[in-house]
Amino acid sequence: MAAWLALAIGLALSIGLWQFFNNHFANRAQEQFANRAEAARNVLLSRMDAYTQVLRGGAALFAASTAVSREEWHDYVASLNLADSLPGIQGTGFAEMVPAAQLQEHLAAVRAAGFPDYRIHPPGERALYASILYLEPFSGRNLQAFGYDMYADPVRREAMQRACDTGRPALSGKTTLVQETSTDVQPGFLIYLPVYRGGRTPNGVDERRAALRGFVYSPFRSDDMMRSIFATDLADTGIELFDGSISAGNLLYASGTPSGDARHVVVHPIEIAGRQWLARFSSTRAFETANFSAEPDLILIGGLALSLMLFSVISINARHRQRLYAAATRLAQTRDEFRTLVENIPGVVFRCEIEAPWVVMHVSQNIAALTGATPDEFTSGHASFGDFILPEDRQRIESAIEAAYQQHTAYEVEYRMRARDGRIHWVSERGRIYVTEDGSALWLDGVIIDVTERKAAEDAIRNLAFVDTLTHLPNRRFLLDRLRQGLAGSRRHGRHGALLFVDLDHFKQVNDTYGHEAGDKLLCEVARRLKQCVREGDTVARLGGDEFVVLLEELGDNGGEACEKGALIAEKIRSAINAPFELGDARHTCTPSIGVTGYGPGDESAEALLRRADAAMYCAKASGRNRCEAIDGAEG
Ligand SMILES: Nc1nc2c(ncn2[C@@H]2O[C@H](COP(=O)(O)OP(=O)(O)OP(=O)(O)O)[C@@H](O)[C@H]2O)c(=O)[nH]1
Repeated sequence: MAAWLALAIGLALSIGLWQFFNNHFANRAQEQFANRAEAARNVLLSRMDAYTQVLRGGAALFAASTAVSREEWHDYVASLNLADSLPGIQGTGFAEMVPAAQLQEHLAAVRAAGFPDYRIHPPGERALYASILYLEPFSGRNLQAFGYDMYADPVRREAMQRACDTGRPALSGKTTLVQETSTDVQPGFLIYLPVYRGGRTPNGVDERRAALRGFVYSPFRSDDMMRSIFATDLADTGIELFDGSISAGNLLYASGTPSGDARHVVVHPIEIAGRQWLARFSSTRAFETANFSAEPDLILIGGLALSLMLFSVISINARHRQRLYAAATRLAQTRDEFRTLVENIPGVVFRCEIEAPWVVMHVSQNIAALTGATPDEFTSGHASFGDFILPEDRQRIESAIEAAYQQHTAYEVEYRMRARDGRIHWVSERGRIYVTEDGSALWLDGVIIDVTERKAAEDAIRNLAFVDTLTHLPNRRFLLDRLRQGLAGSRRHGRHGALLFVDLDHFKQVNDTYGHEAGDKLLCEVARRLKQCVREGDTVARLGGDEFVVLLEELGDNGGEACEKGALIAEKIRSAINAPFELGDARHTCTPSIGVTGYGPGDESAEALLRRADAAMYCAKASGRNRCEAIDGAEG
């Protein structure tokens, strides 16, 4: 669109400039041509004026003397050297007015003056003759004019009468001079200046006609005269002169065959001696070529070329932008798809620095659920993974990453994160270090998965194996494990402890009387009271049914002391259990039988120790129940 607009503007500008400069140069050429035509017109006018001045001189000659002889006229004209100073003039002559009554006298006088064959022509009787008497140079074709009665020709007579009446030079219409031969016939014209008797110009028309003596005049062959004026100056300009209006019949002179398609044409009216010519100047090919300027065409071609170049550049640029836009769109789609994929993964996808505190470069949305911090907080540097990892787990993570770096493998590590709300999440992180070709480790890419539930499940399973599900006390397996540890510890530091075997008396009756649930409740309460009776580090376990075992560690330096202290704690337990139990609406009083045995570095087997305590408990049962019986352990 922009390219087409630029092309349209470029073309419009180019054509506009082309037209502007075309007009400019055309106007300039037209102006030059008009100046040239004006100059030519002035040359013609001044030349005609010069011819007229010659006639005025002739008229003055006649005014100065009563009779001007042929020789005097010859001398006058010869002295002007017209052939050189004013070329183009056919001759300079004098025509005398001869009334019919004086014709014979006139003929006789001229014939007597050396021209016996003199006669006035054309023949015929007329009232008034204007016979050419003198004509210089009196030679050549001019001789044909000698005796010619110019009054016989209406064209000439009109000019002569006008000259007579006005007393001023008068130009004749187009005519054919009597000097013409059969070849090179040219249009001609004449200029007359009246000569009055008395030497001066009378005031009125009648007086002028009455005083008219004759005319000094000059005949002109148009072509000869105009060529002498314009041949050199207007070589590249066509000129046509018309006597009056423009028409073929009025054509006085044409410098060449006029071309109808001249670019410049100027028409000037020219007023000469009381008659109007029209001069039509036409530019020739030579003038038009000389004044032709290629600049507008060059501007047009240059403008068109520039416009097309601009069009091409903008088009290419637009296509390039379209491709870029399409690529950017595809990239955005791919990025969105990738982001959706990452965000859809049930875990946290991340990229972070390889060293603590693991500043984050990218992290998916799910990190908020683990930490309470948004991805932006991480990527802006306001939070890092290190802020949330429990300090005691950090070393483990660093070791895993270091090992993976050394072995060029992925790493996997589980650790805990504390969220901002205080909740602890167990997470499993799998990652890989991005290493450049030159071995530089740049960042970590990995996934963090919340495994808190799995961890809890694992703990539950582990507890199932070691914990009594009713009372949540350690079970037999756990107890035996602790017993072994206790025996090992005893062997290490030589301290003695005691083991209490507690069995409730007639517990079956509780179930039978109050129901099994009440029995469970009583068992839980017994567990609670047992724990209250011992130290934090002692172990209270339930072996099953109504049988409980209490492991008391580090009671003394010998078996007797330990057994004694164990018996004291057993009594404390018996009293605690003797306290009534609230079983729903009922109150029940329960008694235990407790066997006590000491142990020390000499005891090898946990099972044997347990059997000994059991045996002590049976002694208590056998002795009447609700009592404690002790069996000393092995001394060692
Ligand atoms: N409510 C409840 N009863 C249990 C549970 N485990 C075992 N028992 C019952 O506890 C009773 C234990 O009875 P015994 O120790 O054999 O006999 P006793 O009634 O206590 O009599 P003496 O031990 O001889 O005083 C049995 O009736 C069992 O069914 C339990 O988890 N909950």
